[in-house]
Amino acid sequence: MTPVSIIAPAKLNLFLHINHQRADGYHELETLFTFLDFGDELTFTLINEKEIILCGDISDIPQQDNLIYKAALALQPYKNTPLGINIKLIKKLPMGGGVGGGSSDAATTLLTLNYLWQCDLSIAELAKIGLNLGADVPVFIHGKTAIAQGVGEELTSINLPKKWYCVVFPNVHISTAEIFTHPELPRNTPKLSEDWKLADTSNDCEALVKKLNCEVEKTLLWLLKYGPSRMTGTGACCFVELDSQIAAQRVLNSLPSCWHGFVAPNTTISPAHTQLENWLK
Ligand SMILES: C[C@](O)(CO)[C@H](O)COP(=O)(O)OP(=O)(O)OC[C@H]1O[C@@H](n2ccc(N)nc2=O)[C@H](O)[C@@H]1O
Ligand SMILES: Nc1ncnc2c1ncn2[C@@H]1O[C@H](COP(=O)(O)OP(=O)(O)OP(=O)(O)O)[C@@H](O)[C@H]1O
Repeated sequence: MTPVSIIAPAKLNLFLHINHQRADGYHELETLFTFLDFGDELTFTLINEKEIILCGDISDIPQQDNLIYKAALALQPYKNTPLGINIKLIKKLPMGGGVGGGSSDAATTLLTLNYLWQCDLSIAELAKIGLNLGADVPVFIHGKTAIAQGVGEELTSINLPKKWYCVVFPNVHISTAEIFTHPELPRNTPKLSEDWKLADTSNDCEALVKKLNCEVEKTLLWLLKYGPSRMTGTGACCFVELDSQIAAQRVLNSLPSCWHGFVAPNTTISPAHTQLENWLK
């Protein structure tokens, strides 16, 4: 079969409120997810052998821990073909960056293999399988800009204007688990009111992450010169929101050489869904 290449886009949490810690340790959140037209690239090729083979930029993570492998393994019981799969990863998203690269890789794998292996599962069934791989996987499966509640699985779609983002990775990896288990994390932000406004929101992890990592604090201070800026997820990436590609590119061009970044617009529908639909036509 001809290989098919599908993007695993980045996400941004435009805000992230923590309402409550559950008895099992997980946190009830309210967060606004949007997708960016930039991400990892996964190329899928059906193979005659039954195996799941990963190749490309995979050396940082043992195969059995890679979320792409875990996603393919989770879908195996639903296969309606004897064929296996070869998946090549081109990694563009920083790991532990708060842009959801691992979760997005897992979601793109579930969505694509659902077709290639003729599993015929619904989006809701794929999202349920995805939630076992990570709290952020369901939003990538649904593929629509959305407010997420619960641990990230209760999704309400929302329309946002198109903006351009310059996303900066301050070269520090932040462990999501470390932030969520930290005693100083605020955990009691009230639920959003009916008439909430983006200007009244925040990222509840930001103050703690800045305190623990001066590079994140420096990055945000630098970005704030150009426009409204925030950290995404539990960090370390921070972003500035701008009205045009030119303005966002100007920020990237002046980025200090110790940091990395990229420029992309947000999309209402995940580019993974758009690419899959175009391929299926
Ligand atoms: C913070 C966000 O990035 C917002 O998009 C996500 O909710 C995190 O999603 P994720 O990286 O897929 O997280 P997971 O791999 O499911 O969880 C990593 C760790 O974060 C903590 N965790 C995660 C999500 C959540 N709602 N409450 C938590 O307490 C748990 O300690 C968990 O062991
Ligand atoms: N294919 C993969 N790509 C990236 N990380 C992976 C992958 N498979 C497993 N992981 C593990 O998942 C961890 C989190 O990766 P990810 O890039 O999703 O973090 P993140 O951007 O901080 O996500 P989030 O915002 O959802 O917390 C990594 O540190 C890595 O150990």
